[in-house]
Amino acid sequence: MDEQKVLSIKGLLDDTPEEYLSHKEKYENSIRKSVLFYKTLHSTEDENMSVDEKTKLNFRNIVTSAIFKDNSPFMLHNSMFIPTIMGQGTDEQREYWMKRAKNMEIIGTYAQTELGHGTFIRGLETQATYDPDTEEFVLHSPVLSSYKWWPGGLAHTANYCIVMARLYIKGKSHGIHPFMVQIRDEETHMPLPGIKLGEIGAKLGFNTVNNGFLGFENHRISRDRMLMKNAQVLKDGTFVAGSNSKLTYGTMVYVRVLIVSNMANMLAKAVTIALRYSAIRRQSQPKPDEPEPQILDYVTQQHKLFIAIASSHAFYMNAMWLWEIYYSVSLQLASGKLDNLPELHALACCLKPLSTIDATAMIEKCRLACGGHGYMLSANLAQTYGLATAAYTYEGENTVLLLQAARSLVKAWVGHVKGRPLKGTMAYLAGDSTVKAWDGSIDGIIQSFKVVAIRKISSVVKILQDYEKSGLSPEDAWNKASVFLTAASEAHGRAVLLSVYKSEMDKRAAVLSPPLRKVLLQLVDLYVTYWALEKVGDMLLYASITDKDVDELQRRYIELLAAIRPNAVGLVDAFDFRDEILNSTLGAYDGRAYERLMEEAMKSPLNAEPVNQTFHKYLKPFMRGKL
Ligand SMILES: CCCCCCCCCC/C=C\CCCCCCC/C=C/C(=O)SCCNC(=O)CCNC(=O)[C@H](O)C(C)(C)COP(=O)(O)OP(=O)(O)OC[C@H]1O[C@@H](n2cnc3c(N)ncnc32)[C@H](O)[C@@H]1OP(=O)(O)O
Ligand SMILES: Cc1cc2nc3c(=O)[nH]c(=O)nc-3n(C[C@H](O)[C@H](O)[C@H](O)COP(=O)(O)OP(=O)(O)OC[C@H]3O[C@@H](n4cnc5c(N)ncnc54)[C@H](O)[C@@H]3O)c2cc1C
Repeated sequence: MDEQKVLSIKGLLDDTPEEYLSHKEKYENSIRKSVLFYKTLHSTEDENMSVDEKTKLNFRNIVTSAIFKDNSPFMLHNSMFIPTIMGQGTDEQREYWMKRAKNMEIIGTYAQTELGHGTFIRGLETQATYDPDTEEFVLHSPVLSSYKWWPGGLAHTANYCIVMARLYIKGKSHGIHPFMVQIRDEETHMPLPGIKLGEIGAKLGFNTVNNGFLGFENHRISRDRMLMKNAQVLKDGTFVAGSNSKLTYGTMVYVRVLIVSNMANMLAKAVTIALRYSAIRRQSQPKPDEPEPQILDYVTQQHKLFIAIASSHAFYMNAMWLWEIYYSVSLQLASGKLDNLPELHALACCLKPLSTIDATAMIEKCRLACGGHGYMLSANLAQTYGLATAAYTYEGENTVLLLQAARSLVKAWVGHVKGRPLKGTMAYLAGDSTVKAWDGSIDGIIQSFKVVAIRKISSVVKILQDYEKSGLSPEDAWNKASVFLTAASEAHGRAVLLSVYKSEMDKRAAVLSPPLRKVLLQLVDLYVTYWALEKVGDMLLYASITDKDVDELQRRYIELLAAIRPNAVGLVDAFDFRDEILNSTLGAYDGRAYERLMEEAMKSPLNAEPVNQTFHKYLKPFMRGKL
């Protein structure tokens, strides 16, 4: 999909900055732009697409959807509604619903979270009770806490949604299943009878995504509206369970994989803005007889920003690698082979949290690196932060996902100790966890991160076992050790991020020109060295690094910053964001930040007149003591 084509759409770009629109106007403006965008996008995810084409389409969608400072009310249609039909629908259901959804004849969302439950899916309270007499499901929200709450586009945009509800047949619960539910009349857009809809209110970000609430009052849908690929309800009410109840969680795994690439993109956007601004901004005079230097020449500024470039590359490489795994596991699931699903789940439960934690922190650092102008909404750093930080929470809150990964790591380690073979991304846990002497090479440092993970996993397993020996239940032991369980998952995630970034770059290095290879491998070196210094405590404890080695690492890090400096602007230009996508007074390609700041300032409604009417109404009488 050609960005130029999208950006040439008349009226797509805002003449009135979103910042000066009301909450309601922001939404209405975003709908206007979304419709224009889709008219041009016409993007369809064809199941016959190769992994590469599908990945590129999603990545392009992510990039181009960035023209919405706060994202689009159509976001869930693309990122969850369609993938759920694809992953949870029977062939007939896919045939019917995919056509309507891809052609935008209907707009959907994914309604799982409720006022009372987000993390604990098995605690969801929305009921879907099967009535064999009418061959219908009766959807009902028994209490306020069972109202669906959060789904994007749910409030006023979507007319259909996937509802994740607890299935009851003859009074027996059969767990959570997906249901296709029409929520608004296709002609009038009025909520259907028995359906309550509304918006949840203003948020830190995502204020144009139209997150809403949904309550059911005994609303009936036909039996064929349960998506029945993984489990079925026959006409007489017989329940046919799926091969694995977690297959209904499949869309969440897909989105967690997508989020890793989205973080690569978000971080690339923020560091492009901050680094370009740092190249034009001059400040202070360390050398009395010389002009004020570019702030990009301060090593502290390089320390803040260059890791963000390297991290965006690392997330992108890991995202592409994870996507290949997701795609091959999806094909295996389609043929009933489930044994690689747990590893995919564990990987997603590590990489989604780590990429969102790092991206959120580094985007904030990009804002802080731009001084006062970084604090302007026209810089588009705060909004980028708002979008990124949401991903810490949505699609599985990070702490909860790291604990999920810990479940798999503990199982793998206990199995290993009993002689069971380890496989895939956990195979390294069987490696030697004693480091004789520090090896400061890139591969040596990555190996040290693996040793740290092995040691943290084995020691937290020991803590769990000691707690259970002392009489604690497995659940209480787990909770008591949970801080160090998440630390073990983080260590595993770091080891994966580092080794995949390095190995994926090594694969590509052979086809790169020598100058490009040199620069990109400098970023790999910077990334590995940065994290070794960030985690120096772990290195001292588990990887026999000495203070002399640390000193060497610090000097190497400083040299790497200096080596990257000449190519820094070129590296962010290579992300190739158009000004309209960056949507930032500080990040424009021409570097005219001051002129753009002034242009944007003059768009403030307050600048329409020299004296605001409150002077005569309030200030003057107040200052004259007459109020
Ligand atoms: C016009 C412009 C438009 C432009 C177009 C845009 C295009 C797209 C742009 C995209 C941009 C960005 C990309 C992303 C954007 C997406 C936005 C999304 C918005 C947010 C949506 C949501 O948040 S949806 C709701 C998400 N909610 C969650 O994730 C809930 C988290 N909770 C859980 O997953 C489960 O409750 C939990 C796993 C925590 C526990 O489950 P439970 O059933 O209790 O299971 P356990 O008892 O813990 O474990 C039992 C065993 O099951 C295994 N298991 C658990 N989960 C899974 C799984 N998913 N897959 C496989 N296996 C699983 C677990 O490992 C246990 O196994 P064991 O062997 O017994 O250990
Ligand atoms: C911007 C945004 C968009 C969203 N869009 C959608 C959407 O389109 N569709 C949808 O269905 N949902 C959506 N959500 C909801 C999102 O999925 C939930 O917010 C998320 O799953 C977390 O659940 P919760 O909010 O109930 O928090 P909780 O689960 O209540 O978590 C609150 C705190 O408790 C902790 N906690 C919870 N359980 C455990 C545990 N077992 N162990 C340790 N700590 C625990 C968490 O770590 C967290 O710190 C969205 C959320 C946001 C912020």
